Amino acid sequence: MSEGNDLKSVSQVREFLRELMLGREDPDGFFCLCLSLLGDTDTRTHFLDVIKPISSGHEHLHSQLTQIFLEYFSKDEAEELELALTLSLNETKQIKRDFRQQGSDYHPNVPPCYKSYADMTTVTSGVDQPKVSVASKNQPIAKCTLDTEVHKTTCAIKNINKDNDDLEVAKSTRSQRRRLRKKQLLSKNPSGLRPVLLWFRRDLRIWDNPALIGCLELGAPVIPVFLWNAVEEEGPGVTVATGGASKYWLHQALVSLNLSLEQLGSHLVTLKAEPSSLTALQGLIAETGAASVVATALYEPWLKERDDRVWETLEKQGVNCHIYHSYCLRDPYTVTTRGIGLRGIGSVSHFMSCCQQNPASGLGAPLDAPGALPAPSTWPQGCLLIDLELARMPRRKDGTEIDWAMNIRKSWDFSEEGAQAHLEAFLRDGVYRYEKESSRADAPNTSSLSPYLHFGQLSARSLLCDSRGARCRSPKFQRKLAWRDLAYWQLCLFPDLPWESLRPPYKAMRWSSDRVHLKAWQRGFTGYPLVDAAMRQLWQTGWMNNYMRHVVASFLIAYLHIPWQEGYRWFQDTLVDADVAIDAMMWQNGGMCGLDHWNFVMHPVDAALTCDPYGTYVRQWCPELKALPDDLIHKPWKCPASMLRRTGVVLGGNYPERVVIDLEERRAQSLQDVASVRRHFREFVDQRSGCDLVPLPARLVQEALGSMEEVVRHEGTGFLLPVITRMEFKHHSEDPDRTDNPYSAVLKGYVSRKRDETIAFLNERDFTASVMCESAQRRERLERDCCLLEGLPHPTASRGRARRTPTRDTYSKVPGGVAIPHR
Ligand SMILES: Cc1cc2nc3c(=O)[nH]c(=O)nc-3n(C[C@H](O)[C@H](O)[C@H](O)COP(=O)(O)OP(=O)(O)OC[C@H]3O[C@@H](n4cnc5c(N)ncnc54)[C@H](O)[C@@H]3O)c2cc1C
Repeated sequence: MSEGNDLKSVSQVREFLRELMLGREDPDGFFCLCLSLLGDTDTRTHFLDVIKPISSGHEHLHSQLTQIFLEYFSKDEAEELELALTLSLNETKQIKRDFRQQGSDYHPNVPPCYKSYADMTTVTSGVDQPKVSVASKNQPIAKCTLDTEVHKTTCAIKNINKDNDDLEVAKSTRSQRRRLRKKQLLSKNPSGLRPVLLWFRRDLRIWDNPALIGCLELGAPVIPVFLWNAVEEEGPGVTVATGGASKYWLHQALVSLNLSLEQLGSHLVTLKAEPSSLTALQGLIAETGAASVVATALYEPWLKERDDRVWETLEKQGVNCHIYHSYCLRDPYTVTTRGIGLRGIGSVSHFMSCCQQNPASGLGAPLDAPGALPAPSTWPQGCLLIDLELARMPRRKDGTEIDWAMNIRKSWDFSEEGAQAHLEAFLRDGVYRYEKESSRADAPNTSSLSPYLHFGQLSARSLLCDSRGARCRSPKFQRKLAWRDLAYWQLCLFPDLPWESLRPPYKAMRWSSDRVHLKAWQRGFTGYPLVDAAMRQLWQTGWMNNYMRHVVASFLIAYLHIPWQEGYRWFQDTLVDADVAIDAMMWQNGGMCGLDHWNFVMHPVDAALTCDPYGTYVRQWCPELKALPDDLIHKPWKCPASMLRRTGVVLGGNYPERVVIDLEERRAQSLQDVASVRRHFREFVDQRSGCDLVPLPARLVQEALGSMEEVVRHEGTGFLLPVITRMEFKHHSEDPDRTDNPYSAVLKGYVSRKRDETIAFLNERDFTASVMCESAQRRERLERDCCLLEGLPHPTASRGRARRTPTRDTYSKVPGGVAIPHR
């Protein structure tokens, strides 16, 4: 150290001494700072001189510091380790100082560059954002004994002023810091504190894991555990929460998490949680003497209920519980419709408006992975991961194993690094095509990140952050993360979402129970190549893109008339990204029972014009058809017999005949059935607008009490809300005899893409208009009330005001629907 620097450092130490005397610094921290600023040798030489001025007047503090000094320098071993501790502590202190110097309100949870979910909605909607409060999303929501001053250090570390040459820590690279910390932390239980149980459930990653960092900040040895109880996962209804493919992924993800933990000097303890997770945790606490349990929150209502019970019981028993939010961008239990109303509920635009209107805490910046995890002196007994039977394969009669996951294994890298690689590849390449070409099945134009997001191997926050950093703007992609949050919000509002149709009349529809049709659909043997290709891709790899999910869902519902629950359960069993919230929301919508009717039906042949115009996708998954020409590959039944012979295709032989032939008739039948139940259950149809009515859950009723005009109160059925309803249904109910329904929802590939976009635009416009109309009404009400208070005459109703649509127009009240002139 040069002399100039030397003096500067000593004067900095003096400055910190003042902080210490003012109680803004603690003795350990102060000593660590000295070590960092002066170095080992100079601290040894100068420290006692530096603290001399406080020897009279602050005797206790002085003796504490002397004690720390003597203890430190009497150690003849592991000096490097101590230095490591010094550096990591110093990072925290340094951050505090930087914030003070910037004159900002120091809040360790919120680095200056924090981004909010609201920012994301700005990107997508272009609407000005309200200011976002600074409390971090990563703050524990349960009781927390942590000193918040040091909370989320790692996050803030990212923002250390790198130009500060005085501090070694600022010079050290991320890997150096990790190495140093590792050395320090690997010493067995340096703090002598009781261990902390890090309960992994779904955020199976070490990067950007606030629970993991929260554990480190407790300063105690960490015991990472994974508990498995299939009954608790499943919840009260038929959710198929972890089907075969998803369980297989879970097994692999745990293998990979364990490897990552081993690199941190730790490992994952796995355990069958029998009879319950609570008893398993209690057993672990008794076995290890753990004082705290740390986890990230889950949002499925039945898991949240279980967790609440667990936290309550453990806290009563004196165990500290720390829960962090990290799985969604928004904690779904905090999103309300206040200030927005209920009109348009179920659409992502409405959801995003609710988020904007009720801004939550900032998202914070993604956290680094730690360099190491302090290990306990003794590890609890667990069981082998294999004993959880997540990846158990069935056996044939002869005892050999049926390895149905072979292709899934070949298709995916199940690790956190795999997630990162997918993300990087997408941001490098696919994101450029995402905006316009995400529906293509024959090219990897979407991110394929869904299984990683589902198991939390990638955090939604870091995905959002990284996608913002991409060279190409991707609002459509970022909006998908809002869809994901919307699904969790809906599941919280409607816990029955995975098994109970939200629109009661549709339950009574004439649904088919044809098992042969269902099986043909499941296995990819319907005789419609596009549907079959998608279902085979699903079977073999556990995944298909969003457009193809729409195609196969439309086919099952509109053409095979099979209820949506069958599709949902099959997806839950076969998708590697099976996600109760998203899957249920999408199948409810596709099955005509959700909050947001799809205003389209995918035609199993014409849809190929958009997603597989050259038949490449069908050739990959239905190789028996590969020699057919492009223009006939999606309709082999149209091929002349000679062509079939030449290309080796035998319909009803190596490729199935179509399970249903007259698609138009099937669709017409479906439409009739809908009209019939809507007629029969008139109490669930709003007679003014023609929209379906959905019974409201208590939470929404409470929120809506201020603006009840949106809600219909019905004798016996409670509160009902008019919701987005497919145009063709409303038209058909009004004019059942007309055969050429102008709102026919069937999409015809490219031909109807324009129309699709127009409908989406009109939906959006109508929604905005209705929101504007609402606020005008609110203003009028306010004016009326003011006049009343001041004893003035009522202002006349603004009858002459130009309205966007005539009041008599039955469609004008459609929440999010398309407004058309009354015929
Ligand atoms: C009938 C049906 C069932 C579905 N079931 C599931 C499911 O079980 N699990 C699942 O993750 N997705 C489901 N989806 C949504 C969507 O199809 C997948 O998320 C998407 O295909 C995954 O591919 P990707 O990661 O390349 O998506 P991208 O388009 O790259 O999107 C990025 C991420 O955004 C989220 N996302 C995308 N689309 C949606 C959406 N519509 N709703 C909510 N989140 C979305 C996903 O987490 C996805 O990984 C379903 C869609 C339909 C039509």
